[in-house]
Parts: sequence; structure tokens; C-alpha cells
Amino acid sequence: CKQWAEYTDDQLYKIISKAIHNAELTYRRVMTLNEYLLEIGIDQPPVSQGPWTYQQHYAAFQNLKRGTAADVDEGIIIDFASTELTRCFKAPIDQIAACPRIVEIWDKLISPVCQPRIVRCFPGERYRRLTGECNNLKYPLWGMTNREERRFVPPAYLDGVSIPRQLSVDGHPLPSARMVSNIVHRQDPCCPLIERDLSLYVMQWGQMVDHDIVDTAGLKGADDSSIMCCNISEKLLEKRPECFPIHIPPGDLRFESNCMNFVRNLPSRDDLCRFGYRNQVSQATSFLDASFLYGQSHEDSRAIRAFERGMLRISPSGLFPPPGSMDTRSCQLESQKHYCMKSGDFRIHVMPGLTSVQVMFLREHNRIAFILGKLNPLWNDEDIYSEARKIVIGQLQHITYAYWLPYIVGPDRVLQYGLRVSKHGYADVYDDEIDPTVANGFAVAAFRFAHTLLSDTVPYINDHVALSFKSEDMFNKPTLAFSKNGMGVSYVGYGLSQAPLSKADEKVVTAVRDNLFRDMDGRSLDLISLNIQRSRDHGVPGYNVWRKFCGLPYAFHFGTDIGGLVDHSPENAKKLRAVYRHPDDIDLFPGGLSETPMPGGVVGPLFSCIISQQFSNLKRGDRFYFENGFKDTGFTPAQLESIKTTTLARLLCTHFHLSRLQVDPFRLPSKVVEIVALPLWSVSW
Ligand code: HEM
Ligand SMILES: [Ca+2]
Repeated sequence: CKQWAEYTDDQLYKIISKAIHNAELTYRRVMTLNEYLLEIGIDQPPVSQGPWTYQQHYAAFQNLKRGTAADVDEGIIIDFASTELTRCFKAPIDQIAACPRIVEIWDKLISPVCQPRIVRCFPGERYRRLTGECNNLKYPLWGMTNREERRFVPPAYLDGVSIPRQLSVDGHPLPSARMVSNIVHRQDPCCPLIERDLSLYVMQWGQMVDHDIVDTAGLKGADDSSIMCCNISEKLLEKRPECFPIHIPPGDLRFESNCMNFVRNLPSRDDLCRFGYRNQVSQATSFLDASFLYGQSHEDSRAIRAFERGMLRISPSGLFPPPGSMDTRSCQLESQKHYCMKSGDFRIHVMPGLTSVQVMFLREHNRIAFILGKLNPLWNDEDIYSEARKIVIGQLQHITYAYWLPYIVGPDRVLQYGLRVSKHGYADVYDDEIDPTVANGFAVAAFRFAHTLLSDTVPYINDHVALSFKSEDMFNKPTLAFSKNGMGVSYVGYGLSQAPLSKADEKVVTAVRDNLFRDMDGRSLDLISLNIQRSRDHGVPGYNVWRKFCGLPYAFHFGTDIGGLVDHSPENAKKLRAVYRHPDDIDLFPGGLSETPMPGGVVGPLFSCIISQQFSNLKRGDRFYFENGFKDTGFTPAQLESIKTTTLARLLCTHFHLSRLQVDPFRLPSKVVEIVALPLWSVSW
């Protein structure tokens, strides 16, 4: 702070208030431009008559919840102002933030724009809140919804504050995200490879977990429109700081144009409205708390609950009900008899498999509520709902930690990070100094690993038929779920347990690498280009920084011998060399996904470290984690025993009316594990 010692308070006051004032002006200018661009038809409205465009599909997925609108202005203004501050003081943002006089004046001046978040907690509350607040009584905001994601390592923005990472260590531009996708991740459409042992349910459970723990807010134009960054002049592009389009190299096998639309994610404000480098907001509770089922606010909950005997609203055919008011924005309807379902998460329709697994949990909640109501005639709706919700979350956590996660990170990491679930009894692991908040590199890269597990087809199987539908025809449509009077969800659910998982390698199927959200005009996106560009948008540093974070050897060269890419096959190292100039430049997603998987896992050493760290935080940093034996908030020993008998097989059989299934539906049926009689659940509540 020495360099500003001779500045008077008055001078500092002037500089900072000018930075904030300029930021507000820029913000208003951008908003006015957005309105104009929607009016003249450049930006696209969220929905229009007729079939959706690919951009409308994408907009339905990359959402910005309106409830956060107040925070939207604050985040953007503070982001602009932080950039202004580094310009005015000609110093890195961390140095400025280390100067208490500057911070004090900033706090005063920013208060009309942004107020610190304050939450009141009551230690006696027996159930977790929908918003995730007050899970940690010492740090009540940790893990709550609409709050900024945390960082495992500091960001690497071009300007140190906000501009995306885009230069190689030698000063050249980084390769285009689509070029990396083409060279590293291309799957020959002729011959997609499969895992021998695992089923597609591994992928589907992963997406549900992903939607439970993270939902990063996008940026929207006027009236919720999609901001368009392609086919506009250079001059206009300069005026749209939210644009960061992806260059498509000439000769691309799928895309004729040279530009893929890409809009930056919303900048967050922190809990105390401080200035600093840009961060992003997650609209989901970080905790694994079935927020995709119960919603993350009281408003959500009002639309989801039946307010009768603890039940959630359910349609006559056992699906989610329609929303209270007509909603045409969250899915694309192909029949007048269908509707967009209201669940706790608006992404429910993106793939039929996701709808199916969410419906299974809806039915499970109501099954448990029914039993609880019978056993406890004096309980009211609220008692039954809260207790059933607590049990369902326990089951979700149990299956995820005991059965699913080991297939992902491998048994070694499960032991190393203390992720094991014991067969019986409590495991008191809670530590109120562990921050469970979802981390940026995890969400933007490592946990997207499952994009390699996606299949070109959606299996739809019952005793009489075994069909499969093309994935690229199914995005955002509830059609399959509604088929056969609602039995479609069962056939998709059963199909996922019978179809093989795509190979956990660096290659990604055409359905999402070339044809994501393909529309009637044949236009589409590349999910892998989006992943890579998204990391740069979030300022996520390159591969080597993350290797260091995980205590893994640094790569100084592209060879696979000592000092190089020691966790890559020679073939994959060659692909990385063909596209990057230096190992430091390698983006986290391609670098991590192209590592050789850990023994018994589907991801390599780097991703398994990042994923294990996040799941360790979600376990140890969750006061309501199901194995904690706290009085009042924990389960009784008998309840815990019962939850530990929950299996995916039981859930599938019960809710999709199956009489036979393999013991572990995450694995393909084999001669060894034949159809079994599953243990019955005890009902000792
Ligand atoms: C069913 C097919 C799937 C589709 C169509 C899909 C599509 C997408 C899209 C469009 C995004 C946003 C891309 C962007 O940054 O602009 C995304 C993000 C993401 N996907 Fe997938 N995905 C699928 C399956 C999965 C699975 C199985 C996982 C499993 C773990 C997964 C994990 C993630 C994660 C962690 C994010 C970041 C979420 C956030 O930050 O809000 N996805 N996906
Ligand atoms: Ca959650």
C-alpha cells in the first residue's frame, strides 16, 4: 500500500468514486445496446412460434434465474469497477485490495449499489434449509444458492481481473477451442467405443448429481434474450464485453461458418461486495441435497409440494405436474397433450434419462411420505414432508458415495480422501472449517468429465421392445417421458441400466461434439468447445497449475517420459502437442480428460483428485451429511441402518415396476451377477 501513501483521502475518494461511476455508465450503455439489438432482431428472444432454434435450446439450459436479478446488476457493476481500479491505480487487484484505506473508502462508496449478505440462523433448526443457508452455523452462507463459486487455485485472467485467459505463455494466442476439440476429442462416428463393464446409468447419475451441486448462471440480453456474438461487425463486438465467440478454423468437417456463439457467464458479487477478480455464481445449493427435486427457494417449494400428507405434487401418470402458470420456455413440446414439467431444476428435460432419474426420486419421496404418514398418524403435512425429504437426501448421498463415486475416482482415491461409506453405523466427519461451496475448476472442467460418457443413442427398453432413439433428436423434449401413458420414463430408466457406457477416454460422441442442440435448419453447437471456452471465460488456469495443486508432477515437455506428460498415452500426448505450444497452455478440460484413467476409475489422476477434493468437502462440510450422528439433525441408528440398505436397484425396481434387475445397475448385467431378490427396506421410523 506504500505507493499510495502520499494520496490524501480526498484523492482516493475521487479515484474510487470515478471508477464506480464509470462502471455504472458502462453498465447502462451495455443494457441500452442490448435492448436495441433485441429490437432490430440481432439478439434472439427466448422462445418464438414453431420449433426452437439451437440457440433457444442452449438458452433454456444456460439459464439465469430471474430471482437473482438484483444481484445481476451488482456483479456486473463491481466487475467493471474492479477493472477500472486496476487501470486507475496501475496495480494488480490483489495489491489494491491489500490497502485498508482504499478498501474502507470502497466499502462506503459501493453501499448504495450493493449490501453485504446477512443471514440469521437458529441453531435449533432440525432440517436443512432449501437455500442451503445456515448449514454451517459459523459461516452461514457457505454452500447456499445464488452465491459465488469458490476457487481451489487463483484465476489466470488475461488482465488479472476479468478478461478471459487467451494467450500462450509465449504470447501467441491460445488455439481456438474448436480446434482443440477437433484434434483432441474427435470420435470417429463409425465406431464409438464402449466400456465393457459399466452401464449408461453411471453417466445419468452423474448428470443428476451435477445438477444438484452446480448451476452456473449465464448472462442474458434484454428481456431474457440470447446475446448473439456472431455475424456482427468488429466494432459492435467491441461494445459487447459479454461476447467471447469461438473461432471455427477453416475446413471444419461440421461447421461452415467461422464463428460459434459464446456468451460469458455472469460475474458474481461476493458476500461483502468487495472488489476483486471476476468470479461466477452458482444458482444451486452446493450440498448434495436433492435440490433438483425440492427446489432452492420457498417459491419453488410452493409450486412443487402438494401440502397434503407430506407429498410432492405428481401427475396421474406419476410424472412431475405442469407448472402453475403456462411455461413454454423450459422444454420443446411435440404434442398438445404434453407439458413442460415443474421440478426443482429447470434443466430436467435436457435428456430423457435425466427426466427419468428425477421422476424416480419424485416417486420415492411420495412412497416414503405415504409410509411415514401411516406410521405417524399425528404428524402434520410439514412433519411428514421434512422427514421424507431428509430420508430421500440420505438415500441420494448413500448411493452416490457408496456405489457411484468409487466407479468414477477409483478405489485408491476413495481411501485417500476418506470417501468410503461404512456398512454400518455413524461416521462423524463434520468439520465446520471445511467450505463445501462448489469450486470453479471442478464445475467448469473436471466434473464435465462425463461428457465423454455420453452416448449417441437413448436406450428405451421393456420386456417386449428394445429401441434406441438418436440423442440429438431428444434434447429438451419431454416426448419419451410421456410416451405410453408415462411408462416411457421406466423404459428409459431400465434402458440406461442395460446399455453400455461410452468409453471413458478423451473422445466424445458426435451427438454433442458436433450436434448439440441441433435444430430444424441443421445448426448446432459443440459441447466440448463450450467446455474449453468456458474455462477460459472463468479465468481457469492451465493444466500444469492444477497438477501442482494436486501434488502431481509438472509437465515441462510433451513427451511421456519423466518431466513430461507422464499420465498420458504417447498417442494422447501427441494430440496435445499438435495443438498447444507449451504444456502450460493446455486447458484443464482436454488436459485432464486425455489422461489415462486411474485403476478401477473412469478419470485420470488429475480429475480424480479435483473431483475427490470436492466430494470430500461436500461430505465433511455438510452438517446434515447422512452419516453424522448429531442429536436432532442426524438419523437414529435404526434409520441409518435402513438408509444404508438403499440401492439403485431397489429404487429402479420399485418405481419402474421391474421384477428383475442386476444387483448393481451401474454395472452391466453379467453371468456372475444375475437377477436377484433385493433386500427389502425396513420401515422402522
Ligand atoms: C445428457 C447430456 C448432456 C448434455 C446435453 C449436457 C450439456 C451441457 C451444457 C450445454 C453445458 C453448459 C456448457 C457451457 O458452459 O456453455 C453443460 C455443463 C456441464 N455439464 Fe453437461 N451435459 C450432459 C451431460 C452431463 C453429464 C452426464 C455430466 C456429469 C457429471 C455433466 C456435467 C456438466 C457440468 C458439471 C457442467 C457445468 C455446470 C455448471 O457449471 O452449471 N453433463 N452440460
Ligand atoms: Ca444441491
